[in-house]
Parts: sequence; C-alpha cells; structure tokens
Amino acid sequence: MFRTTASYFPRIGLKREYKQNLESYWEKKISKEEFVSNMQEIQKHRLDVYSKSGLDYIVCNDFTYYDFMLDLSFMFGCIPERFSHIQDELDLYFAMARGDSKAQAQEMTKWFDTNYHYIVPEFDGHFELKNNTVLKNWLEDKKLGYDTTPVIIGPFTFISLGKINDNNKWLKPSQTKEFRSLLLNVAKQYNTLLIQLQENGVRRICFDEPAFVLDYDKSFLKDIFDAYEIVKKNIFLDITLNSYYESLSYFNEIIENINFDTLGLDFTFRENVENVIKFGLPKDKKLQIGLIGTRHPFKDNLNEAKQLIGLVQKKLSLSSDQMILSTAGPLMHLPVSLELENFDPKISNKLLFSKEKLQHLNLLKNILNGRSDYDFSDEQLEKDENYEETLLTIKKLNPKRAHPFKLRYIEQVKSLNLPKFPTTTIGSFPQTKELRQKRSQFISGKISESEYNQYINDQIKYIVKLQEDLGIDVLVHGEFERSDMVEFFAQKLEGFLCTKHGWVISYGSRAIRPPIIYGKVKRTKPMTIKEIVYAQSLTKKPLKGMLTGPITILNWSFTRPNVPKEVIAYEIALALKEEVMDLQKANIKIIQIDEPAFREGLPLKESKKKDYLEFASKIFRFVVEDVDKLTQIHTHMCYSEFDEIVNYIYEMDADCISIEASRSKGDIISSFEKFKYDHAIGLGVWDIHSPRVPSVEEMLEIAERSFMYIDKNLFWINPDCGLKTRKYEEVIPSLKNMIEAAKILRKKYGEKIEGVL
Ligand code: MET
Ligand SMILES: [Zn+2]
Repeated sequence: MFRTTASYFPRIGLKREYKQNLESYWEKKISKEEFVSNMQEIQKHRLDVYSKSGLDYIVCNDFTYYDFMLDLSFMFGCIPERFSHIQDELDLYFAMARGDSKAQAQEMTKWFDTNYHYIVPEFDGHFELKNNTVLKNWLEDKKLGYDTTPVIIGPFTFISLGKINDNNKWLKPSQTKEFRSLLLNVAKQYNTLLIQLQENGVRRICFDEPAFVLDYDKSFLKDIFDAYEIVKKNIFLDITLNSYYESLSYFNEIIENINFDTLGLDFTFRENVENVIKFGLPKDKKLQIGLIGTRHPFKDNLNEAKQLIGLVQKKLSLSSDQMILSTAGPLMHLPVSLELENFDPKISNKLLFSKEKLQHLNLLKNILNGRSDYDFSDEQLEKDENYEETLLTIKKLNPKRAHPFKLRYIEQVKSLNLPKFPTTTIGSFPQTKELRQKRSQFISGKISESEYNQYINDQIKYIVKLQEDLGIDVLVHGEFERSDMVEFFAQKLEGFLCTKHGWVISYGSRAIRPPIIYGKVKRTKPMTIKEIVYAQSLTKKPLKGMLTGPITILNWSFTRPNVPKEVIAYEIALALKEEVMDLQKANIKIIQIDEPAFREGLPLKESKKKDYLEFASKIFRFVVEDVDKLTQIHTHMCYSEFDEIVNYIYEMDADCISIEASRSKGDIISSFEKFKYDHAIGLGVWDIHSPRVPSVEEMLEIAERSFMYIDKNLFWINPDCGLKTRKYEEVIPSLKNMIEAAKILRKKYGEKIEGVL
C-alpha cells in the first residue's frame, strides 16, 4: 500500500494568527502564558489539518516560534557570548533572532533559492544538547493521541549554513579547517538527541538535508559519512534522509554510504528521477517520492505523477509498501488555504494552496491504491499555451541599444544638465500611517476613487517640492500609489492574480503575498504614466519614471510549473517595454527599472547559473533596447553579494545603477576591484534599514573609498534603497546630509562631469 507524508505546513495561519501572536508578545500586549498557549493552538490546528488530510506519517517539530535553524542553534547550545546577560529562555531565543538593547541580532540570510530567511548559526566549536525540544514536541503530540515522526534539519545542512569566527572574520565552515570537527562534534549531540527520542518511544525520524543538493566539494563526503555513523550509533529508529529544492548531488555515494531506511527525493527535478533509475536503491530501502510541487500553487498533474511512479516502481522493482508519497519540499513556501479567497472558479480550479495540496496528495495515494475513480480527462484540459515558438524568439534575441554607453551618457548628462556627483533617491518615500489608512479606506469603498487620487496627487506635490527645496538633482514621485513594487504591476497586468490572504512567511513574523501568474501576461493599459507625468509637470528638474524589472516581477511571483520561466519573463518584458516607450513618449527623460531580485533567481547548481544570468541581463536589455540615445536608463539592486554577478550586471548596459553599499559597510566596493565597472553607478551612502541619520562624514567616507575603483565622473550619490519604511523625521535630515556630502565632493573634485568620458 502506498503511504503519504508531508511537512512544514505553513505556520503563519489562515488569518496570520502566528504573526499576530508573535507581535503582540513582542509588544508586551499579551503574557508569556497567553503567547505559549496561542502557539499551542496553532500547532494543534496543524495536527488537525495533517490528520484530516489523511496523511499516514504525521510529522512533528516542523513548527517554530521564529525559525527552525535558530531552534537548532538554541537546542545545541550555539548561543553567542554577547547574549549572556539574558536569563529568560524565551527572551534569549528572540534576542538571538532580533537583537536587544545590548546585543546585535544574529545574521539572517536567504534560505536556498526561496524567499524564506533563516537565522545563521554562529559556531565556536562547542555543542551541547541543552533542551530536547524535539522530544518535547513529540510528547505534546503524543498527549493529543498522535504518534508523530520528528523532522529535523540534518547535521550537514546545519553546519554548512552556519558560520565560524576566524580572526575576527566570519567564514563559512566549509572554508575553514574546522569543518570536519564541527560536523563530527554536532553529530554526537544529534546522537544523544536520538537516543533520548528512542528511549521515549519514538520510532521514526526524518533528517532534512537540503544542503545535499548543493555543489559542495567531494572531499566533504567522508566527513558526512563519518558524521552519520556517529549520529546512528546505537540507534534503531527508522531514518529518512530527505532532500529538496534541487537534485541530490553525489547520488550514488550518498545512497551507498549512509545507512538510512528511506530516501526522500524531490521528484520535480528530472535528475533525481534519472539517478534513481540509473543507480537504483540498496535492497530493502524505501523511497519517498516528492511529487506534489510546493514551489507553485498550481494543480499537479496526477496522470503524469501516476505514470512516473509506475515507471520508477517497475524499474526498481519496489513494492508499494516501499514507496511513500510526499510533497516535493516544505509546504511553508505556499499560502495556507484557498478557502478565504474569492477567485473566479475557472481560475481557482487550477490552484492549490497548502491545505489543498495535502488533499491532492491524498487523492494521488487513493488513485495509486486503487481507491479512487478519478477522471483523468480533466488533467488534459489545461495544456498551457504553446510556448515553443516564444522560446525560439527568445533565443534569437540580441537586444542592444543603438549607441554605446560612452556616446549616450555624455549627451544625456548635457541635456539633463547634471552636475558631477548627481544626487537622487531610489524611488519610494515614507508610507505614512495616514497613507495606509487612505489606501484601505479606498479599497473598502469608504472613500471614492477621485478622493483617493486627489490624496495621492497631494502627496506627489509635497514630495516634488520637498526634493526641490532640498536641492536633489534627479527627482522621484514617491511611489505613494504603490503598496508593493510587484503587486502594483500585478494588479494592472493581465495574467496575474493577487490574493487577499495568500501570505507566505519571509522571516520571523514577516509575510509576503506573492501574486500568481496564471496565464499569459499582457499589458492592456498604461500602468505608471499618469502619476509620473503629473509629478514631472510640477518641476523643471528631471524626474525618474519608476518600473519594476521583469526578473524581479518573475522572481517575486508564483509561476506555472509547466511553462519555462524564460517565457513568462519575456511576456512581462514585452509589457514593460511598451510602458518604457510610453514613458519616453510622454517626455520622461530618465527611466529606472528596479531589479532587486536579480540575484534571487540564481539557480542552486553552479552548472545552471550562467544560463540564468545571461538570460536575466538579456531580458533587461530587451526592455530598453529601443529607447532614444538621450533617454537615460537606471536600474537598482539592493544587496551586497556582487562578486559572481558583476559582469552580468554590466551586460545589462544600464546607464546608471544604484546599489547597496552602506549596509554592507562598503564591502561591495571590493567587487569592483576585480571588475572595472565603467558605467554610471551610485553606491548607496546611507543605510536606510536603520532609523539612524548618517553623518556627512560617513557618507563621504563611502564615496571616497569608491573612488579607488570607480571614476568620479560616473559616481552618483544616493541611499541604499527606497525610503518607504522610514519616517520623515529621519529622511529629511539624512537627505540634507546627503546633499551636503555631494556639495563637498564637488568643491573638492569639480562641479562638472568631464574627463574619461
Ligand atoms: C527593494 S528595491 C525598492 C525599489 C523601489 N523603487 C523603492 O524605492 O522602494
Ligand atoms: Zn532596494
């Protein structure tokens, strides 16, 4: 009989109860007891969903108060010295995640290629199982009558994704000689944990090892095998070794050298299917087949799934008892449930959120076990549009502006009358409480469209005047009409669906609501012209038209699994291209196309990175290739890891790019040591993620450091990112300092752009 399992049902809650509970506790609006009991309620609900959807193996320990990597750090005693002043356990736990008045929070970073962020463990070489929360969670479920299977991040992933301090520099363990000892030491603690579980009656455990899909060095395999020997010492539990987000690297070596009972694979990656067929499985092992996609909210094709499972079963001569059906990865990357949405049934018929994915998994099981007379004809209905032709068109594209940068830029500068060190901002200005109130009043129909538009126009008027008064050179309209830089476009384009409650955790209590691209993307009307043209009409200074780039819209949305991402990006790019040309027609001289998620789509496997990066920069060029020589194209990115991508960013051929530099304390500047970037660039001089007002001197320091690698004639002065999360009290003095810094630089290095150009 085929059985099922799944894990990481989204903890956010249908109505974001998790967020509410956390934030109420942080704001001291509820007591600790209330907080804990609310969390237990959410956990119970999770169990309920699992059991009602017919899962055979219900997991535990896939719930957390903040982050599961943080849970491991906490449990294994990886608690940095700087938090030693905190007595209360829960305070300590949250301080590690969020910092307190005395100690800085631990670093947070992107989890694989998802939009989830985890708290980076800090290692000092010592591990000690302090508090067996896995057992605690299991016992709680047991009290409720469930014999659950704990799921836990495995030792290789835990160590690989942490960091270790080496002479005041943080390094990845794999970059140091400590890697083996860290891994073996933590393995002992995992072993202690397993022994305690075993003694208390636990029968199965699942190790999630997503880091097994990364391109790590082969020489680490021996360390991994030795670590798992230690983990398994005197352990009789049934062990699942699970991986996802890509195909398992070193497939054959792993299956031959680690003593597991069940191997979990993400079958949405063809390489996994090929490998399992090629190498088979050691005798008596079970296979956990992850086929229900968790990276997209679309219905999985059960007919294809059935055939694929049949094929694997035959090739490996497995009995159905040896096959466990599962979701392809953690469910937490999907929203909770469709039940509160109000979609057109034609569309919602194609969709599944987490709860519905579990039902779909159950359906697949019933089909395979012969207990369902499911009608497969439905599966063929929605064959996606023919994209082969589009793929061919994309392949043939070779977008290029008519004039090289050097010819364009000097003329742009002249016609825009830009001084040396032009000052600008990234686009958004503070989204005040009043603004958000007006927006929700408008959405709920309490105020009319014209009243709302009038309010937005008043804001634009205010911000244009403010920027003029401050003496900024290139103005923006403030983005007041946009709640979110992707959702705004999603609401205007055809083919997109915006949800009301489709929240997905990004980190801690913060959740995002990705739009769903369910059909062909099309622009039916201008999207940004009205506000931009109005703003430009208020000033003689150049004002930037603001767009979100194709790669960012793509990467921050859900897409259909059966259409190549390139095709969807191309459709978005076509829409943006029309918008760009309309902005130009409306006499807008500078157009900024933000690509903050450019790096985010980077594939996990080295071998796939080049194609992605080449495509990403090509599609950007495609959007802007037809603009005039005098139209200045800007782009913006806000992260500091540039090393492996800087040449592709150069290939985008934007006239000017603004990027983050101050948050990373100028580390990014070193990327330009190796790569001569000779287009205009604004390395952010003000960290907008902090409420602090930076001094003129700090800003000058970042600028001066940049001049080691970047021509002064190409240097712009701007913040790290948009100002929407800041308050005017911080924004105004900071901008004043920024203008002052530019003035000082001009005094020192001249007023006019000249020289190398
Ligand atoms: C995350 S990048 C944000 C860019 C956008 N133009 C803004 O200023 O908010
Ligand atoms: Zn940004």
